[in-house]
Order: sequence, then structure tokens, then C-alpha cells
Amino acid sequence: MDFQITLLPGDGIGPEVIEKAVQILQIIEKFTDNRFHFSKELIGGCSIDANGTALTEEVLNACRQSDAVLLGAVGGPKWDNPDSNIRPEQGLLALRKGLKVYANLRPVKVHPALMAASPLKEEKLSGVDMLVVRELTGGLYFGEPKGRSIINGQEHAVDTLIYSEEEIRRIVKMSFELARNRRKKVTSVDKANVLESSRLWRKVAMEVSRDFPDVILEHMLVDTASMRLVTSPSSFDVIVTENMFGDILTDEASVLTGSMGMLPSASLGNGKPGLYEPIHGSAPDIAGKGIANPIGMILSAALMLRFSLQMEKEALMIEQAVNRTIADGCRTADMGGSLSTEMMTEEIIRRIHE
Ligand SMILES: NC(=O)C1=CN([C@@H]2O[C@H](COP(=O)(O)OP(=O)(O)OC[C@H]3O[C@@H](n4cnc5c(N)ncnc54)[C@H](O)[C@@H]3O)[C@@H](O)[C@H]2O)C=CC1
Ligand SMILES: CC(C)CC(=O)C(=O)O
Ligand SMILES: [Mg+2]
Repeated sequence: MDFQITLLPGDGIGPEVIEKAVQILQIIEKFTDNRFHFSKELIGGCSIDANGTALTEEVLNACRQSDAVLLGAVGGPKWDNPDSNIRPEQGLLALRKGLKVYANLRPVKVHPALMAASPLKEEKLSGVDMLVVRELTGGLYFGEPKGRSIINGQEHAVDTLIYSEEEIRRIVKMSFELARNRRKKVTSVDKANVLESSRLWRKVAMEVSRDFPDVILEHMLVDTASMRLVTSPSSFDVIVTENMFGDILTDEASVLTGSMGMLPSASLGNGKPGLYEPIHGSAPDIAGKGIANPIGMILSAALMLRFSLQMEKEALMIEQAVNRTIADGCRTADMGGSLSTEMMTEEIIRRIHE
């Protein structure tokens, strides 16, 4: 089959890591009868520079017409003026909304060979295998009203945390469906002791759980969840939570795996295309140095093969090659080693061929 894949490298290390994911996909393609057709478009700061907006309608339409979208990262100090209302991150939010990818799946697994390097003790890390299901197109990042205004001579700012029953229902339902094929436990993370939106979230989660008697539902406040992620990370199976909580908790969870650079994600809606991106940002502190860890991006490409292109065998080929590369001691700087982005990718490619 022929697949159209839109590439959105973005800013900072985005282009550096996406190039490596494409290299891997071109190797994988040779093992199959499928053909990948890549087209590269602008998003984020580079799009602001070229077009005055972080995502053009043309690029969004190109993404909509493709089978899958691979994204690097957006943002950076160049566009960080707090008074500007044209920001790279708006492009990413508009893309997620425009593609209606409401479910962001962030798998968190700790490779045994990386346990010793973790700030947590090995016995805490063994058995860590969780899937964070982050609501991606609602909540605090999208709610209206949003903005700044002068009230009584002082500037005020507002963001709104709003969810409809339906938005909660579909993401919670998806998390239960995913839990069914795992360890059959869903932890719904909220702040129901304070937030009205969380109380609705909890109510809907309880309603959905009635259709899944084989899956355990537990509720956890987000502050407790952030603590449990480091005190008993292996107790989690599927975590489902609202947009911002999921954003923050997964950065925390990434530390368990050794580095921010390790975690992939898949953003799915009801149809195509899916959007695939590492959970990290544009890492301006290391951009241009050729030392970014490409694993989160490469594993995101594997998720694309699995969820959008129905190429499970090939997704596993990539994941197994990454696992073997780590087991053999290959490390980029963020993992405590000295391999460049290029060298790490070469090591992974070598193991795909083995
Ligand atoms: N999905 C996206 O496009 C995201 C964009 N951002 C944007 O990225 C910019 C920088 O944000 P930060 O807070 O610095 O977060 P960040 O995720 O870019 O970096 C945090 C830390 O992790 C390190 N890191 C991240 N990815 C890495 C990789 N692949 N290999 C090695 N080290 C890696 C960085 O060097 C940095 O020390 C901001 O403009 C932010 O808005 C942030 C998060 C997600
Ligand atoms: C623009 C931000 C919401 C990006 C981010 O931090 C993320 O999706 O993890
Ligand atoms: Mg984030």
C-alpha cells in the first residue's frame, strides 16, 4: 500500500530527531511491500517566521489528507515574548484540535538496563509499565474565555477549565478499552476536592466503569498521583486524566525511564490521521549540537506504524531494535553516555538489520 505521511519537524531539536525517524522508516519500508511518501510542512516558530502564523490552513489541510502525521517539537526562546499573542505552541494546539485527536497515549516503560542510572531505587522501578491516556483537545489549554484584560487599572489573565460530559466519556471509555488488554486497572486522576470539572470527570468515570466490570477503577487526586509516580510507580496500569494534568505527569513519569528524550506518544481520534510526536519539547539548550536523544521520536514512528498504518510487525521491529540498543549500553548524553543523535540512530539501524 501507499501511505502519505506528513512531516512537521518544527523547531529546535524537532528537525534533528524527525530526520532520524524518517531514516528508520525508510529502512523499514524495504522489508515490506508498502511505500511511504513523505511531505514536509512548517509548524510552530518556523511557520511564524515564514507565514506570520504557527499553523496555516494549507498545512492543516495537508495533514488532514494524509494517513499519518509525524511531528518533532515546536517553540523556543526566539518566540518567547510573554506579550505576544502569536506563539509556536498555538500551532500545535490548533493541529491537535483540527485533527480532532482527543486521546494522547503516552506509554511509560522502564528498560531494565537503565534502572541503575535512575534517581529511583531499582526495586521501585521493576515492573513499571503504565499507559497515560491524556485528554488532548479540551480542558485548560482550550477553554474559553481565555485572555488578558485590564480591570481596575491592573492586568488580569484568565484560562478556563471546561469539559463536557461527552468529552470526558469518550476519553475514559478509551482508557477502559485499553486497560482491558493490559492489567485491567484504570486510575482516573483529577482534583475533585477543589475543581467542579473534576467532580464531573469523576461522575462520568464512574458511569463508564459500569460497562467494564472486569476493569478496576480507582480515583486519585493529582497531587497524590504525582507523589505515587515516584513512590510506587509500578502500581499504575492505565492513567486517564485531563489535558494539563497529563502533560505535567508524563514529564515526571519520563524521569523513571531515564530521560525526557525517551517517551513517544500517539494522538488518536475517531478517524485518520493519527498524530505522532515525542513528549519532549524543542530543547533549545541542546538544539543544533547533534546530541538530542532520537528514541522518543523513533518510538513515535513505531506507534504510527502500529495505530495508523496497521504495521504491527514492523512497529515491533523498531521497538525491539531500540530495546536491544539500550541493552547493549548505547547512550546519548541525556542517558549518561556520549553517543550523538546520528550514532544512536546508526546503532538502532544496525540492530534492525540483525
Ligand atoms: N510538543 C512540543 O512541541 C512541546 C514544545 N515545548 C516547547 O519547547 C520549548 C522548550 O521547553 P522546555 O521546557 O525546555 O522543555 P523540553 O522538553 O524542550 O526540554 C526539557 C529538558 O529536557 C531535555 N530534553 C528534551 N528532549 C530531549 C531529547 N530528545 N534528548 C535529550 N534531552 C532532551 C532538554 O535538553 C531540557 O533540558 C518551549 O518553547 C516549550 O513551549 C515543550 C514541550 C512540548
Ligand atoms: C504546547 C504544549 C501543550 C506541548 C506540551 O507540553 C505537550 O504536549 O506535552
Ligand atoms: Mg508537555
